Amino acid sequence: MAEHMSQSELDYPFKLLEYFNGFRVSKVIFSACELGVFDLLLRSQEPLSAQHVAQELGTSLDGMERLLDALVGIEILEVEQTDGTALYSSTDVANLYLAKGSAKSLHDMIIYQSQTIYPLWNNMVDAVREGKNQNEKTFGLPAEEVFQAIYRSEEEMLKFMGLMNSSWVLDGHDIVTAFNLSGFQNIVDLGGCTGALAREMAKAYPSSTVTVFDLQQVVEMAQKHFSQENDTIVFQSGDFFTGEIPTADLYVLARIIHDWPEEKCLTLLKKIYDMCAPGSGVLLVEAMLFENRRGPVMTQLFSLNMLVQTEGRERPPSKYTRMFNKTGFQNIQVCRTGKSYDAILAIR
Ligand SMILES: C[S@@+](CC[C@H](N)C(=O)[O-])C[C@H]1O[C@@H](n2cnc3c(N)ncnc32)[C@H](O)[C@@H]1O
Repeated sequence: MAEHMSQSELDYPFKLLEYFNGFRVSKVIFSACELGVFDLLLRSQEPLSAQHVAQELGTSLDGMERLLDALVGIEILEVEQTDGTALYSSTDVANLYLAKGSAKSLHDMIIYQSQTIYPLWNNMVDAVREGKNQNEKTFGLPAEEVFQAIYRSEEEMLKFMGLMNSSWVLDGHDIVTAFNLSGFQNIVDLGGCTGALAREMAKAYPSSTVTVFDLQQVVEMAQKHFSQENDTIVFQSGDFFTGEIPTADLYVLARIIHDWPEEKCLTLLKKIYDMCAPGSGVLLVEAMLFENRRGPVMTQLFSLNMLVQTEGRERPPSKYTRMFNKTGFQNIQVCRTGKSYDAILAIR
């Protein structure tokens, strides 16, 4: 066994220790985000001392100094020494992605990961042992009611919607242009949540009508908290399992199939197939595993996330293709974007 290890690995497990520290690195960024460090540094326009930051944010000086130093260590902040005082400022990455107000802010993604995903992952051992989500142990809610757990309060619903919204800041344009969808006039985003991907779709295909379909309470929250000036998308509420779905010539299923076990996915795809005229179809968007399941690592980790929180999993393209074939779709194209999410276009 040891013959496969380099001398430096035999001497010291650098890589393992780096992995062990991964959670600490995440928590450093998450904590700084929750405390408002990045927003304060962006607002201030000039480097600030730890004392100034601690005072503004109401924290201990000692704790803040250690946090700021760790952020410098992982190259999220910069520091300069002036008259013996360390002055901290943000890097461009922190200003662009970690401050709340930036157009590309991942703040909502971080808050959800820190406050909801993290407690769930504390029960990963049980999730792996039992092969099921840990909503009951973590939040006291039944494992089979996935969205009842996710939407267990208005505050949680808003946080989840913020998470969903922020992903498409990064990947939305690549997804909606993965295929030329300009021939589809009536697009319905099933489980479209806040409408973030639908807005990207409407921007890329201005002559198409784009509708977001989601549960009634989600639609209400989306309209209240996420609507934008000059919105061209429309919202419609309903339940895609128990109710009717609107007619469309393109249905978008973004991060829907990965929430559910195969039988439920097949039921939904069959329902969509029955609504499709020849030439109509589905744009399926998911983080897709390699066919041999040996990566991408991020998708392997997402799949564990699906285990601990939902009834679903991440899959390689062939699994989706098989589900499409089983429900009648024949013409199927796969597009790997090279980013977190990939797309499949299936036409009836
Ligand atoms: C993982 S989120 C994906 C949201 C969005 N498509 C995206 O990628 O950002 C799943 C979405 O499906 C919606 N959903 C869950 N069950 C549903 C149902 N039975 N009918 C309609 N929408 C549902 C949820 O409210 C949520 O918005």
